[in-house]
Amino acid sequence: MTSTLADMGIYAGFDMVPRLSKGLLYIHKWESFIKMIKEIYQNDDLVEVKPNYIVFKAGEHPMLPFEGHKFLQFNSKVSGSHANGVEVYTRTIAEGAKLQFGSRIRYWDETLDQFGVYNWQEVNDSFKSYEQPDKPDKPDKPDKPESPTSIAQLVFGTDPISELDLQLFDVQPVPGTGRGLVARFNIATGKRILSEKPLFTIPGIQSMELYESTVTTKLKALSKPEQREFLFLHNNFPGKHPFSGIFKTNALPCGPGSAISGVYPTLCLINHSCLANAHFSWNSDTNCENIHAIRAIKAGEEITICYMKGHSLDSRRAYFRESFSFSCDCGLCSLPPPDIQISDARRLQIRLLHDAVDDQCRMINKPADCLADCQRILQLLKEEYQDTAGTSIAILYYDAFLINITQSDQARASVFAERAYGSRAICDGADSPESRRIKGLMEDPTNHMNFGISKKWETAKGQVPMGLDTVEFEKWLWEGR
Ligand SMILES: C[S@@+](CC[C@H](N)C(=O)[O-])C[C@H]1O[C@@H](n2cnc3c(N)ncnc32)[C@H](O)[C@@H]1O
Repeated sequence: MTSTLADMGIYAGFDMVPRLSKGLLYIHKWESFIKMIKEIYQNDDLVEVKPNYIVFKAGEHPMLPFEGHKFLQFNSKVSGSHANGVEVYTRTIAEGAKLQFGSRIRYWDETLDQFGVYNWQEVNDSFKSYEQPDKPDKPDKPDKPESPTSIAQLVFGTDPISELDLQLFDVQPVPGTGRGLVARFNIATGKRILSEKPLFTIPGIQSMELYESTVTTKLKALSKPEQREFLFLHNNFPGKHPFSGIFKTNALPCGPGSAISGVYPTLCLINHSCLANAHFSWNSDTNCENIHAIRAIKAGEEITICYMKGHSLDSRRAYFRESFSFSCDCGLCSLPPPDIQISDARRLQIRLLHDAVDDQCRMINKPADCLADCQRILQLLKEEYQDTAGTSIAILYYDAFLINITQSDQARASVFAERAYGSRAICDGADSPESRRIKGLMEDPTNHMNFGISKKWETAKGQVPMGLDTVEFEKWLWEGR
């Protein structure tokens, strides 16, 4: 059994901060990590696979448990005669863990005055827990309440409802909007609520006559039940062109800015809110439109998406009148006029700051100004949207990644990429092509074409500092030059 940090000596190791939840995603990630470690050390006599953990017979015999949520720290005394190369194990394993878990892995080395974040008692208790595998949960155990303070838990925590594959919503009449989708259960942030293939798609069409005939042709090709599903959808434009009216009322673009749109039997029943609690995104790998919760949704609450992120109340009103024939009275649109003015001004400021950040020349020549703008946008997004900013946050973190990788700062770029990935996975799912692309950059930021344009802020990926508290870490990330 491994010694504890209470023993005398100089130690080095790495921590998992925060520790992993028991969610399926992290179970799979930890399993892949353990598999990789087993492969690396399969012919190493000093590495022994026990029933519940792997032990490295060097230094203090550090261990890796098979259940990732138990893992807090990998540590060993690196001084003394029996260290036996334990430092090399520690560094190699930390690198492998970083590949899977990014900046959650904090390497520390007491010879450099760096220390682990957990106290010896916590670490020692975690070591003891390795011996005993968890008992399976009793079937009658109630669901754990959600903790809104832990996004990671909300996104990746255990989820019995999804394991039973229950439908998360009911279709119900919603006052003032026709039908809508209402949550049957509490739904955690990042949860996939619905995934649907389109009944059919059509490209952007100019004239109404052509539009009507194209929709009619597609409709005729559907099965009878599918035709009924289409005809069951709402039509805000009855009259001469009934089928294209239904299409126009309900169609969603197949990806941001796509000229192709599709209609869906259930997804098209979701109403709009300017402060929506869910996000729609097209997955071009699966050819499905997905709906994810972008904040925790309570049972009984209506599930809403944002049809269009207008900059001002007037522009949103004009768009909804023109495109959908409705007037939005969501929480934002029904604010008193002085608050509307503040919201409009904030949205305008966000747009102007985004334009400034997107200026490539400025990104290269004035990176600190661009990063300060990003930090300001983040603050404005939080004020404007509270916890419903969704993809705007993912885009913002991605911009901050771009600024840093353009200056060859791999350390900060990898942290921003990790944040962009986390936000993107909440909105689009971890399986979306964009989430996977950003995850690749998080693992190796040098793969971005902007890497090396400037060397002004050059750092290595491993230079993310260890052992800082949140305030210090944010200061290092945004301003630490
Ligand atoms: C895609 S459908 C949504 C489902 C629709 N409620 C139904 O009953 O089939 C879009 C239409 O729903 C209504 N709607 C959606 N969001 C609304 C909102 N925030 N306020 C008022 N009506 C809304 C409008 O009639 C809009 O054209």
